[in-house]
Amino acid sequence: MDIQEWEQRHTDAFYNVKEALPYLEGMFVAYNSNIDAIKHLTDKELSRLIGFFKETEIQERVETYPREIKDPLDFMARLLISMREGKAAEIPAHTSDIHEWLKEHMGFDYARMGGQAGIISNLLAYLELKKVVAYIPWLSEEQAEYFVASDNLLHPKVEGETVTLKRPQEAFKPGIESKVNWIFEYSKDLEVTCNGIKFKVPRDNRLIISSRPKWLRLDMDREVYEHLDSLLPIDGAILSGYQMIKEQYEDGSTYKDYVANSVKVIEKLKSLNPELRIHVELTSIQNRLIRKAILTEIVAKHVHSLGLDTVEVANALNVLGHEELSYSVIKKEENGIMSLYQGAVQLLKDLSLERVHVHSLGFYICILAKGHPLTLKEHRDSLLFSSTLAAAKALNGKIENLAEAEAGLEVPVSNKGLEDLENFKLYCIGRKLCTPEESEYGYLYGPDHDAVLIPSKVVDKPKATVGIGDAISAGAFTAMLAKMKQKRAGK
Ligand SMILES: Nc1ncnc2c1ncn2[C@@H]1O[C@H](COP(=O)(O)OP(=O)(O)O)[C@@H](O)[C@H]1O
Ligand SMILES: O=P(O)(O)OC[C@H]1O[C@](O)(CO)[C@@H](O)[C@@H]1O
Ligand SMILES: [Mg+2]
Repeated sequence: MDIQEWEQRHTDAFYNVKEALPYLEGMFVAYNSNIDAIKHLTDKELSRLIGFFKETEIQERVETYPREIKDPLDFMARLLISMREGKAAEIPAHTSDIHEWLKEHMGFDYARMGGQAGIISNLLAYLELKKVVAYIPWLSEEQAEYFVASDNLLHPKVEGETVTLKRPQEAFKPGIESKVNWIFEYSKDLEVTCNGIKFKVPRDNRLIISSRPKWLRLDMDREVYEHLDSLLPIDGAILSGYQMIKEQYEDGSTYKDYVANSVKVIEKLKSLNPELRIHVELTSIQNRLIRKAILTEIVAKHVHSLGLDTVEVANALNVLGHEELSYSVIKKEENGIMSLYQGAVQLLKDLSLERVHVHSLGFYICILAKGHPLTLKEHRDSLLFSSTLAAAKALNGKIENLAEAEAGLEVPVSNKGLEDLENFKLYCIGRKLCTPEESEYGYLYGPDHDAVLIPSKVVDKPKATVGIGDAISAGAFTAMLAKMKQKRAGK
């Protein structure tokens, strides 16, 4: 596959998706947004952080592999674990203690919109869609300021028994606290020394401390649920934030209640528009019971499309009982394109989905159930469009209009990504998933699924990495829906 061909395909795809976007009437995006307090760690700051602790105690805590942040040592341990492998991680904190400690001992560089739903709502509004309806159950006055102030970005406002759509800045819930996450971004080659152990960070990545205060509930206000028709017309829904669900709550309710409510919302959305397509965007979910419940009770059988990164594919396979496959994905990770492909096919089948879109650094894999109304070329255009969005976001740290999105076309397609696909080609031809020429297009035809694989654009020195996966998944899903609407309009 020649890289110039893929550059041209990116360009053609950008313009024909841009033409299709106005066919969309509306997109619904829920649940999680927060304020991201971003700290880019330098070696000086890291050693200052380590200096607050006994290094032997840090090492001991590393070995316990804390799955939530109960005290500063848990935070320090998970930061070192994340840096050592250069692997992104998101760890919940159920009290504000760590927030206070970090404010006092570290501070942050700048604050930005965070949370899949928050990031995605803003992105879609900037892409000049007709209407984006965001729904954040915990929309505080401060949080509302992080949403784009534009006529095409709305939020349900409950007034007595009625619900109207207003700008988020006029729809917040007075008096509630903001959810603030801390993001520690670190750079490749940063040297780390602790308790006599020395290592170099292998890759740019980040650790997210996800604040999960006691009052937080992943649930829809009763009035909004009862007036869900006030969101119409919408063509698609992008849902995320289920990782907020806890096993037990102080009032005796359990995760089962919130899973059941989440399914009710999805089923009601589908009853309002039978053509509606629903996408769930995953993130790292430390609690395995919750991870499994989200996949088997909410995603499976209720949702059409799933977006996730390579680590999340491995973690999903693990709780679904495919330990072997999960390990082969995580072990080779970015290079294990064959395992990633097989893993994504397994998720499509286990969760009865129409579509599984995996994003990895340098290539994307999209598995499709047979009979989808779009051709593989149309799906490929949607993926290529999202690759340009990702490039723009990584290059400039933001996308605030379609022209800024178009800037992503200047970023080169990843040679490494193309190489990975080349290596995978032999497997595909050998398994008769495609002919040599079909492999040039990136199309695969399985016995019970099809697939599209593309090399994606990668920025050498990204300005920001948080939220690029959200942009990839939301961009591709939205582009796909737009093309479906355009096709239905006979254009
Ligand atoms: N420098 C970069 N250039 C282009 N794409 C990138 C770059 N860094 C990361 N990405 C893309 O962003 C994705 C990260 O997605 P994910 O891990 O889901 O993060 P998040 O959920 O924070 O958006 C990677 O899989 C890759 O496709
Ligand atoms: O799980 P939470 O607390 O909603 O946090 C999600 C985190 O993931 C991101 O949305 C990136 O995908 C961050 O902006 C945010 O801090
Ligand atoms: Mg992600």
